Amino acid sequence: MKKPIIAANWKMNKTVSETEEFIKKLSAKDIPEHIEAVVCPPFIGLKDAVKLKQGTAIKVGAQNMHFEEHGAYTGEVSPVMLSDLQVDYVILGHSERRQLFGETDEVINKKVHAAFKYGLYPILCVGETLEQMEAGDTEVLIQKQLELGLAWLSANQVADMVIAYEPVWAIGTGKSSNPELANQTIKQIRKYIQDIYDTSTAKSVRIQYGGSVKPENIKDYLKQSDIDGALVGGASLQVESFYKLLV
Ligand SMILES: O=C(CO)COP(=O)(O)O
Repeated sequence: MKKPIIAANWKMNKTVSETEEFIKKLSAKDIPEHIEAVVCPPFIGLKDAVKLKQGTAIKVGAQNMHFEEHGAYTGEVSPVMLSDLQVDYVILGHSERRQLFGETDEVINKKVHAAFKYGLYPILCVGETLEQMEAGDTEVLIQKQLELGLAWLSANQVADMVIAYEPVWAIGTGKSSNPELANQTIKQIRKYIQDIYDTSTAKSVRIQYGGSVKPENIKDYLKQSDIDGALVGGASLQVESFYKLLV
């Protein structure tokens, strides 16, 4: 049985000491067994987060990485480094990386392959902008992001990864997508995976919704037929609020 996955994407928030405080507080709480809880701090907080969550059900993820193992890439962090830290997940292709740092689907695909090579589970983000949605381009755009982002992956790899559907217009705006509409798009994503892989892969892959998810609305998403969790920004920054998303 696949577990819904609720992941905290802290983005560029929290110092090392704030990360420590959060993980200590969260570790003292009971994480429900039917949910997978993932915390994704900035790079500098990863080592302490991994150390402090030992013996708990909490998983730790990075928010990005380079696809190369090492080399002259000033300011970058490699999959080897994350794997050495025993990080579980890595968010790849977040819309902020695509929009603010020029990441292309081709680069993101290289990162997804590098993640698997080093035993990290990718959380691949896809989603349309407001203009693309208004132009009726959502389905075509997401198919393209998936076609390029998943290129050359095996069915087993896709079955093991996480896809996060995050409409860009819903991120950090408080304008969360209508849950039925989000479910419809996630169904299309699953159907696309069924078409390029097979039914069992499409059933296994976990697909999250992301964009202004809060304790007050998370249940409306999780009760949808095809939504397997949430990728949460703002509402994941306080322990109490994040914990409410899990229970
Ligand atoms: O981008 C997001 C998670 O990756 C969503 O952010 P918010 O939950 O703050 O809208």
